[in-house]
Amino acid sequence: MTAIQVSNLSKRFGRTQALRDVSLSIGKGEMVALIGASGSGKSTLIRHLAGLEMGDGAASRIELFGRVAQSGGRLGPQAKELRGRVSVIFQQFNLVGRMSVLTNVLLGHLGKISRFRGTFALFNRTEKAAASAALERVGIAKTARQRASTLSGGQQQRAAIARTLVQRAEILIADEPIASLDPASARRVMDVLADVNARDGITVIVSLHQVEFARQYCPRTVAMRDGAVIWDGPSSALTNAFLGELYGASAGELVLADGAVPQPASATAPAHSPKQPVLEPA
Ligand SMILES: Nc1ncnc2c1ncn2[C@@H]1O[C@H](COP(=O)(O)OP(=O)(O)OP(=O)(O)O)[C@@H](O)[C@H]1O
Repeated sequence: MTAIQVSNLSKRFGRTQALRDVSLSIGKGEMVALIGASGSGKSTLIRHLAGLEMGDGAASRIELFGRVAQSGGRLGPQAKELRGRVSVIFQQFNLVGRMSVLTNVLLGHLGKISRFRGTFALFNRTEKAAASAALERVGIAKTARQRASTLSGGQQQRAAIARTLVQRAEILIADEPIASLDPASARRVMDVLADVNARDGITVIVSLHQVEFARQYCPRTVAMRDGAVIWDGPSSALTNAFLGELYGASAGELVLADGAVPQPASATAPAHSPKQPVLEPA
């Protein structure tokens, strides 16, 4: 079943053509990397998928689970309900810093409980148990009572993923979730994304600057340049030479900063098996 169908999506901001006729189909349960140099349109595409922006022109269209989320610059009739099935995680500012980690995760229940209970944060025992279990899943149960502002960057991302689990979102879109993390923390976040994809069947789209992570974790990569999709295929094909062909001088932005040279996936034992994720403790 198709989870996301993007057709002829274009978007202009002033003189910048941020998206150019993007068409893309993502199946339910896929884990897809979105790569591209700075300014290539990744965040703009993600914001459209999240229902935060409207595409330009009559042809721009996005369907989620076969239903129209937006078409021709207008929201579809079921757009609000569809939005509840999607969770978006940004590079930062995902949590309310002054609230506890547990309360932040409990916020995933909003939209499924009454406005009164939501306003006064009146969560029942079952809902609290679900939030605690989600924190356990992402390996940060010990932080439940801490203020969210005290978490490390990687822990914050994992708490946001726990909230996605509580929300029971079916699509998780993560916009550069590991951009400001050290390699070990980045791997933990990617492990958790791979785990919710493999065990919960959540469709995951993750935008990344470092192609090495795309190769290790995502079977499929969509590559963008100047607002257009310039390549869509198996991540194992993304050798440095091929990136050089796709991006020319800006290919350097997409490989590991420490100069490590990614090898084709077929040439090395996989560093990670998405089917058997290993979650390290916090
Ligand atoms: N709200 C906006 N107003 C004006 N220009 C915008 C707006 N949002 C995005 N743009 C422009 O659209 C282009 C695509 O930006 P976008 O943020 O989607 O790129 P990106 O690939 O996510 O980049 P990065 O990797 O740096 O986050 C850029 O030229 C950006 O300056």
